[in-house]
Amino acid sequence: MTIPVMEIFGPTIQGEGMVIGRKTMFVRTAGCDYSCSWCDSKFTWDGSEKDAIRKMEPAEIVDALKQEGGEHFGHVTISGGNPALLARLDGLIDLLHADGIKVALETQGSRWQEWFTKIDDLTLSPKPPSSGMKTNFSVLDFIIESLQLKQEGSFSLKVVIFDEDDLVYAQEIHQRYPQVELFLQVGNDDLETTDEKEFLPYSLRRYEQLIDRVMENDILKDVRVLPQLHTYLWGNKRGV
Ligand SMILES: C[S@@+](CC[C@H](N)C(=O)[O-])C[C@H]1O[C@@H](n2cnc3c(N)ncnc32)[C@H](O)[C@@H]1O
Ligand SMILES: Nc1nc2[nH]cc(C(=O)O)c2c(=O)[nH]1
Ligand code: SF4
Ligand SMILES: [Mg+2]
Repeated sequence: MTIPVMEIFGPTIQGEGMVIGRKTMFVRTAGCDYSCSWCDSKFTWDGSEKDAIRKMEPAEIVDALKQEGGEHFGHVTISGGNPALLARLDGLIDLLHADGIKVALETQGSRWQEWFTKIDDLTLSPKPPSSGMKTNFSVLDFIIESLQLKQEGSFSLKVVIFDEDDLVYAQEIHQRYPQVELFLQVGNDDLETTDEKEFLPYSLRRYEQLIDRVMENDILKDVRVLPQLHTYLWGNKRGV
């Protein structure tokens, strides 16, 4: 069973969410059922790089990870695109686990897969109104109920915030799933710039603005507010 792979890179730090700062490798799969207006990984689904997609067996992916990262990693993050479109991703997860490697996964929570229960660090990132996408709450409810039944591994919610409507959406999420750790992440609205000197102060200002809005919020009490740490170091660069 092959997996459509767009890129494999690392080791680097996980720049976002529940395991921010952790040394990890990345496997980015191709294809998404969403088309978020501000997606920073559009090349995984907009057809612009379809020739770069490699259909790989799980063992080939593990080989490629070792080629890139040598023996000096113990954690792999699977992102995309939406890796939850792949019914048979458990082959790769099992192979990595057999090697003592922990597995994280990023998905928007639009599809359930049985193998979600095997993921060590699962991030569900439902999309706020600014994305132009609509959350199917019956699917997200089912995913979260199913994950709450399992004993091993952990999962969290991460909502990207661009504007006030997004904050209202984050409130709804927090009130609907009060038991689940919620991370609020600054939206990056400048995906084109390569001017890292301008980008860092600009990103810091946006992070501070989000912090200000959350600090005065009566509903968003038990949350964490994070930037995309990798963009502070490497801007919009790919494969880092
Ligand atoms: C590229 S997505 C791939 C995984 C999955 N499709 C998802 O959206 O969760 C990985 C993470 O990047 C976030 N992201 C995408 N574009 C972003 C942007 N412009 N600013 C901040 N975060 C962004 C997504 O919300 C998601 O949490
Ligand atoms: N360093 C780093 N951290 C990340 N966290 C989530 C990423 C993603 O694109 O899914 C990402 C990424 O592309 N790079
Ligand atoms: S769900 Fe994720 S990969 Fe898909 S378009 Fe949105 S941000 Fe991009
Ligand atoms: Mg990214």
